[in-house]
Amino acid sequence: MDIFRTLAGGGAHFDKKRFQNDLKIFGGAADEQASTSTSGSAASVGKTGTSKRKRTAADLGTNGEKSGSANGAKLIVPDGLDFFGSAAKTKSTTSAVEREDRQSKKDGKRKADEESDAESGIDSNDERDEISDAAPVTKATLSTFLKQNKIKLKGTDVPLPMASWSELETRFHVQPWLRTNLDKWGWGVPTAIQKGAMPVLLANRDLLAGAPTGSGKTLAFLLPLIHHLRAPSKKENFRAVIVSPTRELAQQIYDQLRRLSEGRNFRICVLTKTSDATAISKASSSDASKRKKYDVLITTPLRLVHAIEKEEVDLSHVRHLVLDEADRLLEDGFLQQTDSILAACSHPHLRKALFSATLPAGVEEMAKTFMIDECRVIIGNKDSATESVSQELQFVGSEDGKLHALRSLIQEGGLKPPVLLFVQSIERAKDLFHELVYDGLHVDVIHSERPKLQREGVISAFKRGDVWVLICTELMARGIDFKGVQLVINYDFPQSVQSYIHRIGRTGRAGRKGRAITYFTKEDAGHLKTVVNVMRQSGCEVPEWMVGLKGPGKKERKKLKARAPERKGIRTSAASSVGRREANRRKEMVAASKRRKVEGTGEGTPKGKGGE
Ligand SMILES: Nc1ncnc2c1ncn2[C@@H]1O[C@H](COP(=O)(O)OP(=O)(O)OP(=O)(O)O)[C@@H](O)[C@H]1O
Repeated sequence: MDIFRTLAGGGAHFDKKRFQNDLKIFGGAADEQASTSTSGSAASVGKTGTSKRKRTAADLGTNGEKSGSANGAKLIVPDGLDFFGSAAKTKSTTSAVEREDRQSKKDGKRKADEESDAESGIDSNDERDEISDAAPVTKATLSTFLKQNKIKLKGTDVPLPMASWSELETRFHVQPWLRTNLDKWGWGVPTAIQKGAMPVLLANRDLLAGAPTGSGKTLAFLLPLIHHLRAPSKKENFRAVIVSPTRELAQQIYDQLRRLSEGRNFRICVLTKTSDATAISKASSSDASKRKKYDVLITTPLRLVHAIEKEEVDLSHVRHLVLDEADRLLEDGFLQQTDSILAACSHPHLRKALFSATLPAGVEEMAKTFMIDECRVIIGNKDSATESVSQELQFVGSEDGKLHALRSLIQEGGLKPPVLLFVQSIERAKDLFHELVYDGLHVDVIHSERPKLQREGVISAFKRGDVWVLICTELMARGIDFKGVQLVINYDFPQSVQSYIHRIGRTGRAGRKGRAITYFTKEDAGHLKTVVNVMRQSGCEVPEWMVGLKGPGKKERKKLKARAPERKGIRTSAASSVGRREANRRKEMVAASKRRKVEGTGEGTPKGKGGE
């Protein structure tokens, strides 16, 4: 299988003919997809943290591949990661190594399971070996089902989880067309979070939900929401509100909601900083006869708060409020806005649902202050990275070492597109872009200073495969679903453990495998332990000396989160390799091409500073 087929399997399209020269940059690009996981050790001295999972995946590749992709591309899904049931239909032959691996994992997880039982109030003595994944859950099979699906439940009278989509109709009386749309869009089997969280929301209970990145949380809140709305309404405005921290994520939620509700004319309004003002003015027109009614409002917090303050929106009919990336929305910076939104949603029967891959204890405490008799559904270990990503830490010495490491990776053929490259600031994103654009990569950059149209253009280009390496800031760290991303590079060390988990979660989505490399210098060493802990928890090997490191204190963690460390600038050293004059000539060519593009399409080089 070549790289193009691999990418197409992930939803990105690559024009092989058009990029044939560029392909050479990637050396081993025609390798099997499985080689991504084994090529990990090539990069350089000082790198660590190859996943245990890699061994299992490689074994599976020869001993029992599980094929799950629609286009025939092989999808190797290690046990325990098969959120999407893609391997369920394939009979697998299990290697001795795999069996051994599984047994040791079982032993290691026993303690965690016991803790899970304690939380769920379940007696482990009713344990059974295995139950059919599709049979409806009963009180007798609950314990085994929860263990099999790594679900932890907490709360009073938490509704039993749902084992299969068929229960939507038989148990919850969900309209059949919703099931039709699930099948149509390839959401064939519910994921663990969908099994655990949907019954809670369908029963109209408040919910706090945590599940790994890329495990299907969006659908877990959208389907119950649409079920409760039943049909478009011309009587009430805004019956449901979904808040997301970025407009890219808001747009993505909108796209998924459109698919899920296909064939029904739900009126959905996306309201972001720069979104079409007419949408909201139509909704708030003083002439009631002209007022347009929306069923669902998907919004970023700031834009909604402005609309509330200007009395452009009336949220008194809202029955369902979803905070996606809830921990971010309850952090300083967004907290005040989230508070205002909560206050404006004044309906006495308002139901609240909070979702995230990370839910720090402080956030949970805060959530409890405004939720009523809530249920808590957690998949796997709380605040952990998705296990489908093989994580590596690479010591690069100094800031300059990062560029060397990156270029070595390119030369070794380890930079398999599409790649997301995270840096800590807009300034650094721009600098790195100007550096890499001369390396012949199809590279672009996205951050909050780029106008909406440009941001949309970059995302489409990345999805199409026209952009191979996308340099980004924290803006893209959460929620964004690029299925085909092969590699995430933390060029700059993340400022919090949550940031690390969300950033690397842009790869390894929907049960696919992914790879994440985090560069660190000695300046970052004090914060290494936080990442090491996440790596160990998700089954990655880390050297003993790292395990023994002291973690940063609370004060220091707070300091890092509040302010990115000062870093030496990313120097333009392209001049040394291709010659300064040549570099300038190419720079001008790129600038001219961008100017032409701006004239033609409204896209171009970003200007200004600040933001994510
Ligand atoms: N039941 C399902 N079967 C197959 N694919 C699914 C299913 N549910 C969701 N997906 C797909 O999985 C991908 C990831 O889902 P989603 O974006 O909701 O993840 P998430 O858990 O919200 O991740 P993040 O924490 O990064 O926001 C999406 O492409 C979605 O369409």
